Amino acid sequence: MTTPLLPSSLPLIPLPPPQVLYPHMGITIPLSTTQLAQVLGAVQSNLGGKGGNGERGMVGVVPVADGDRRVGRWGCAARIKNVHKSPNDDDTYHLAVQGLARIRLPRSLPPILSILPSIPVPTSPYSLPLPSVIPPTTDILPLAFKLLPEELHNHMNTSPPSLLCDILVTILEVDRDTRIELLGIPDIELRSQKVKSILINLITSRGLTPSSSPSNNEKALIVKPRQPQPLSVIGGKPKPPLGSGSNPFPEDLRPLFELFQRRLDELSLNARETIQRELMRLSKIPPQSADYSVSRTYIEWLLALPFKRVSENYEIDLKSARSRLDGDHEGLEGVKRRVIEYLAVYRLKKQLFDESQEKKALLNSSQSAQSNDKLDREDEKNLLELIPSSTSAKQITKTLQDNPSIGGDDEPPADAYRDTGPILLLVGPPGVGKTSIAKSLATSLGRKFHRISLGGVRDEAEIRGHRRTYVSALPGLLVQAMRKVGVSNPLILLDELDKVGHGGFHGDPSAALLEALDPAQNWNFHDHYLGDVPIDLSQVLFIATANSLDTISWPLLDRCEVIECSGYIIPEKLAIAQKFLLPKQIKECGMNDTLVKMEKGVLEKIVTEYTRESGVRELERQIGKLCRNKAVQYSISREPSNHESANEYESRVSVEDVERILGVSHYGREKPELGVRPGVVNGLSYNGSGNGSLLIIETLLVPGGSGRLVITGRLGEVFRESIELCLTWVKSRSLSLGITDLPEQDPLKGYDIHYHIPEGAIQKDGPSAGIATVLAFISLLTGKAVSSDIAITGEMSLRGSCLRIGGVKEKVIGAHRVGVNKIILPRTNRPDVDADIPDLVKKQMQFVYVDKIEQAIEEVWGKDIWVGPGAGERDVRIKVDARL
Ligand SMILES: Nc1ncnc2c1ncn2[C@@H]1O[C@H](COP(=O)(O)OP(=O)(O)OP(=O)(O)O)[C@@H](O)[C@H]1O
Repeated sequence: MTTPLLPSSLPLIPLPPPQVLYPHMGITIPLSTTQLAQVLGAVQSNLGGKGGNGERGMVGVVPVADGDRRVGRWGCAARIKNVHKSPNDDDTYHLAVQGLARIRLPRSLPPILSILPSIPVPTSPYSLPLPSVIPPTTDILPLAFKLLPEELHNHMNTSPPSLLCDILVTILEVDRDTRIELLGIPDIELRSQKVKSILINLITSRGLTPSSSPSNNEKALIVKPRQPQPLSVIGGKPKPPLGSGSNPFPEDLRPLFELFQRRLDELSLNARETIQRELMRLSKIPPQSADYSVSRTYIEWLLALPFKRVSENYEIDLKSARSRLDGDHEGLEGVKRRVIEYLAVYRLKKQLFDESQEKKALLNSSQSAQSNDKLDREDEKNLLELIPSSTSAKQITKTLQDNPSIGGDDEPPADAYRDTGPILLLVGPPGVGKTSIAKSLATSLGRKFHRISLGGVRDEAEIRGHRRTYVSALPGLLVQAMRKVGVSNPLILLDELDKVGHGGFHGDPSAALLEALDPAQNWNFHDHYLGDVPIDLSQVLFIATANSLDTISWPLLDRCEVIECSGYIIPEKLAIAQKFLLPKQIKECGMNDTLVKMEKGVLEKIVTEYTRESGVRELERQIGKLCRNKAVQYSISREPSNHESANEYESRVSVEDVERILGVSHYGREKPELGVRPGVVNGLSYNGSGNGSLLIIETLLVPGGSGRLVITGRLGEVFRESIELCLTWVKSRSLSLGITDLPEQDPLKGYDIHYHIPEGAIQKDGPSAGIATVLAFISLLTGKAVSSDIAITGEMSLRGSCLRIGGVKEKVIGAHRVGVNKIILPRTNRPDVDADIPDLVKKQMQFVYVDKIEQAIEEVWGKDIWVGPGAGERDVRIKVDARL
């Protein structure tokens, strides 16, 4: 429960007997037209001032003695809820207000005869929220139960102590002077003591006994001895038990109970009731029982969850957010731009929400005053009524339920901004900085950060928890995350969203995730372990990462806005290595930049010859290896036996050292088949993790065969079909390509063809190697090699049309990385190249767009390739061939 910021001055309204207003309670004050005009005028002039948000529609309400109208030193700041004309048609209005906090008035205040516009109010420290150490209500509650009907006991149990004291003196017949006196005791401890003595007096005056066993005629008023005792009773200081036969509260549960008392204000109503019930149950279970630890762990979990606790959000500053992103990451321009857009929209929506909340509060007060005629009886029912001492239990229950501080959990709380925008989903190969961007975003927003790795989550229970009846049951990953961060508004990164399982024997984890990510339902997320206690995830900012979109279920994908983080090109990697990875690794090895100096070319050698990845993780590992080697050398040089040779430590790392330290390079410049051979062609592949690389197609003619096509290299069905299609096409053009001399001649007569793609352990599939396969067959059958500087990608139809393929960006970047300088691809992929390929790559590479396979063939070998009948009139010849 927080108290809004109070303004520095408030209009004061005198409150005639018998009413006294306390924080969190509502009353209506009768006012004449002139008085109402004075109040609203003062409120409005406050709004024109520079005060904080809290001063919107606020007044001070001061109890005055009848007749002399002198005021004490204490009153209650209140928010105007509504204004209604009196139904008696007598020029009177009812101003409905709700108490917010005790206020102390200036010493020199004159007697108040009517409204006092804007009196400076020294509100602090009494406008502060409840102190962190709340005195136990255990002394008061048993006494209160003796005086109150049973229907109210539950509400009393769940009311915070300060509110409880104020409610009790309001609903019990306590005289007004005492109530005014209690208004002037802001200290909860003192107030509790005072209320306790009042209750004892009341009990005695009614002929009841404050602590002894109840007599028969008291039974209607007190808690029945055989019934479970209210928790607050059992949690008090050691004292004789109320009701004969009841057990004292076990000592080992006291810390748990005290924690419950301390956290009371931060728990949801549901959680409060459940913990209370469980604690009572637990107090009756012997600690040796298996049930005991299950129940205790459950309570501990509930008490550890944040519920209403939030971390202070920073005011978002776009400039500093941008400079943080720049400070942590090199490149990633598009991603950074999108993240800033996201922050800007988030900030704007939040500001608009705050403004509309303020306007609503203001409209409630001023509009109703100006349009009295529109007021109807229906509205009047909504007025908050003063709780008179004679009010029935039913009415009091209603008032307590209406009280926002102890309200129900049926509706999403409307007090805080909840973003309903899409979830950001960063997609890209491993190690391109997706996690790291999310971390920077959390810091910019001032939110706590937690990462949930979804890789391998197959069981719905991992997201939604196990029911408590299972042995060693635990809540799901989301609730565990909430416990760890300890606030209800963290930034949670759902890492590897594409690796989460769908459906199956153990339920559907992605369906559970969907509920957690849906703003319409996630304020009330049910975890199986927590049972009936829902947890509010609506303030959590979710960000997800994935390596590919293919395996994400479409409803989940529909909730996300995809931001692509593609792989890095060599210059980008060099810049990242220089600015971030090298300084980081040097520091991690306990060295500094004077002790490790990389010569020119060292980093480039590592990037090009020791890594073959889209991200920079392997690069970071290799740089780390190098730095550790230098650290060992330096450490040895500092050993006492080597003291004299200390100066011999060589801080410089030369290009030659790289091979000595990191071993022989695995990749080199990956450019294959330098002495180009017929039948070998560079295709391009894109694997599921977002990496693009060369796909080397190898073909061989095997003598003594019967025209069979042998395919190896773990190729999928689509790939195989595409190879067969390509061979058919080449066979059908064998005459014009000069492979055969006669139309009816079989180009493969006496031979088999073996088609292979290396790295046979890796599964490959898809039709995008079609054009490259045709070129490989033509190259094999004509004996004309294809330059290894060229890479080819694109699907081909049986008629020879070149069709659009996916993953162009990754493929092109992969080809650039290994030094390919010309790419042949379908014309329909041109927009992908224009939009996605970095300018530097575009400058260094040549892109050739083709519509028909013949254009690709001519691009590689020139028009002279057509040597068959009708050479020089290719179109005619194709027609001839097509007839064959
Ligand atoms: N553009 C960049 N600038 C600076 N450092 C970077 C950049 N990209 C990646 N890194 C660094 O690379 C490392 C790996 O990055 P990160 O863990 O964020 O990758 P990721 O994309 O989340 O990978 P994965 O998909 O495997 O989770 C981190 O140390 C990160 O700081």
